[in-house]
Amino acid sequence: MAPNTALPALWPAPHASGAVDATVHVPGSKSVTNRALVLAALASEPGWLRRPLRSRDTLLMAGALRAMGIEIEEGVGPEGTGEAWRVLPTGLRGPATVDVGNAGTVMRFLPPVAALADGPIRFDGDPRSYERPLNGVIDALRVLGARIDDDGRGALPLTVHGSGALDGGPVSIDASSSSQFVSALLLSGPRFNQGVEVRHTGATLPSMPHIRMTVDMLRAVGAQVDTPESGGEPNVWRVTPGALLGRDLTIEPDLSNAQPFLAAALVTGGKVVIPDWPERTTQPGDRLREIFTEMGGSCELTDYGLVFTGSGVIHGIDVDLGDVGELTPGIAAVAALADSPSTLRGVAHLRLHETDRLAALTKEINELGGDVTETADGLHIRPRPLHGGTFHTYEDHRMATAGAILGLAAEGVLIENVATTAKTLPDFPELWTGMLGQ
Ligand SMILES: O=C(O)C1=C[C@@H](OP(=O)(O)O)[C@@H](O)[C@H](O)C1
Ligand SMILES: C=C(OP(=O)(O)O)C(=O)O
Repeated sequence: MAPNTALPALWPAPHASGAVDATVHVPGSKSVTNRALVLAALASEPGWLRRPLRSRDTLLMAGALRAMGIEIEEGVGPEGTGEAWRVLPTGLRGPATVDVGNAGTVMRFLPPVAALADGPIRFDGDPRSYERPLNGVIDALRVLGARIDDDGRGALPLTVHGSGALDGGPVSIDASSSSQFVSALLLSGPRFNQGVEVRHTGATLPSMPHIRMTVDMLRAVGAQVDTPESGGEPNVWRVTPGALLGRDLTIEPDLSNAQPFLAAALVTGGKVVIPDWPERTTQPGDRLREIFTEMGGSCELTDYGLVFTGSGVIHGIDVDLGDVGELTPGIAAVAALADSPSTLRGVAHLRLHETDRLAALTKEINELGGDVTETADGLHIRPRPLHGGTFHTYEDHRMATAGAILGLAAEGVLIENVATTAKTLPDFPELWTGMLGQ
């Protein structure tokens, strides 16, 4: 996605002059869109994605699949409503080059797909993508029969020499650095000759809701998946080989991207409505209903969506965010404005996200006058009055939205490179000023 040149290099984060009262239509989920694209590309018949997220990460996924021979057409959806993508799984082939940007979903979900292509697929990406762990996927694919050229660091860049099929079978991995290793192997598993049995051997496993999302979406396209929760062994997932159905799927709003808007209600003692909040979902952002309620808000889930109201008071929180790590930057920002200290635990793996999020949050909140310390697996946050200043974002969309939350309360916060929100939410600056009635 081209950078939005209309945005200044230092974006003045709007200061809230009163309680917000707004309805915010949040675009589709990154995690659901990118899984849906992969599953549609692996299916044996065409499928539809309605209201897909169009952001840097999802356009990179669509571009990569197109480069491998999949047709993705623009459409208006079977009933003529809503923008849609029609995916025609016309065969996977190389040679091709895939740009993963800094999208964890693209760099981890696609090498197994590439192993099924006919021909070599080269993967490259942003400088940060070279530092993000990929060893779980590379090592597992080799065990399952793939030929991969890399530089031995267990990271990008690499080339998968697809031969049109993969044996598959049992494999053990340590997914403690990213749940996406497990999701990646499961998503392509139905197309491996023997399916796949993934055994996680590490001490911890982050982001379980994202693994449940993978399993649910696989089952929805006809795959048979056995999981620890369905009576299987702990830490073992089994996918049976078989054809996948083409589906007509409407993508849910991205609940993790709803976070800054809900935070605005909390910080200003206002009200924010998020239409189409799903009644049931595997998205980790659904945990915000509980977390932001404990921090002082209240919410009601109606047929229309989620109505979230702040009380004007923000409480600190002691919480394990291991399941919902991507919510950490936004929770840290709210915690820095609370009436008591917070401890955020279980998120050591955030040091390997878009940036080292624990270091970045500590440095940037402290430079606005805050008092944050890093712990072995998270952050300890003692609220203090904040002042203005430059908030650096390290090409991390969630750092930018965290800075915007702080800017509601502290006058004069300048967000460096707010355009980085295009990774998952290109409309963020407009949605934010719209919410504030500016
Ligand atoms: O599978 C997914 O869609 C995701 C899984 C999580 O990754 P990690 O388990 O690497 O944290 C999450 O943080 C990321 O934003 C999206
Ligand atoms: C960790 C994140 O992204 P990625 O999919 O690149 O891992 C995130 O969006 O917070």
